[in-house]
Amino acid sequence: MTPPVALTIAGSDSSGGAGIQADLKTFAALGVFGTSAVTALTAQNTSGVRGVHPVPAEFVIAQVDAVLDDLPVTAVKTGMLATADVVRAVADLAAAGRLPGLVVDPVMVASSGDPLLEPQAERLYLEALLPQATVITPNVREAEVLLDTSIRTLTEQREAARALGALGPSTVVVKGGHPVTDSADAAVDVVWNDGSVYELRGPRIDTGNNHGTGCTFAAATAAALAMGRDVHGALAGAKNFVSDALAAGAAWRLGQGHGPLDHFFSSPRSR
Ligand SMILES: Nc1ncnc2c1ncn2[C@@H]1O[C@H](COP(=O)(O)OP(=O)(O)O)[C@@H](O)[C@H]1O
Ligand SMILES: Cc1ncc(COP(=O)(O)O)c(N)n1
Repeated sequence: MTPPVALTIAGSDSSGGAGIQADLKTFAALGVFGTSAVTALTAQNTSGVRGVHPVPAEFVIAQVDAVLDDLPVTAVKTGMLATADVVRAVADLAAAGRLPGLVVDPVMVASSGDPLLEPQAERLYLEALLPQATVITPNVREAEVLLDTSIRTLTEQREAARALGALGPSTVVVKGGHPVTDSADAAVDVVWNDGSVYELRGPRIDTGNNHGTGCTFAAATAAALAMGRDVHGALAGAKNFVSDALAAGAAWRLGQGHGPLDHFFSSPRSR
């Protein structure tokens, strides 16, 4: 049967755990045909980012156009956009109505702490891209930067989701992979949608293999939207998918630093 098609606009992670590579694995694991527009090459492994080589905005657009002119894309996910020029280019594509089911993961830093976005691009996210998204998925740290505030409690995480919702996206998820003090035993993501706020809760999995959790969550959300699920079902499914992939990869040893998740936890190898 012909599968639904999703597009990821994101950076390449040479170590395979995050970025484009995590997105395409997630799409494949969920039965969605994945296409990609690469925004930057990173020389990266589980311990850190050694270099970033951004792709000119015109060539990011050329990749997106080539895919959209040919394939029936029903959802789009953005990850590392690297430069202000690329954020602007993607916002222009969204404004032209070319990016259906748009999930924006405003990637700013790697789990190693290395920067993945030009600081001058933060304002453009706020003004141009986030307002046009179907779903935005900042983690707590990214929400702090976007709102110029600090988030130390679940109440503040909920307030941040509301404040980001006021900017214009249809749905906001403030992800709690970095524990706020009152949710240390659970991984709590706060969802704002159409004026109401609720939580997606899962057990906090005790693992250092968390490289690519955010990419995987946003890609799983886009995969579900591509399949025609509504946003609440898509987010619940994405939360389960990332929890299962984290749990399955908790025991393996790949790399010296923060290892990847096991996206294919339900494949014969993992069982
Ligand atoms: N140790 C963990 N146990 C369970 N879920 C986690 C863990 N770390 C992250 N998650 C989940 O992974 C998803 C991505 O969150 P997060 O790690 O905050 O994103 P990012 O990679 O952008 O920092 C969220 O659904 C979050 O709750
Ligand atoms: C190319 C690229 N894109 C994104 C991330 C963030 O990864 P995470 O999902 O762990 O926040 C990364 N480390 N590298």
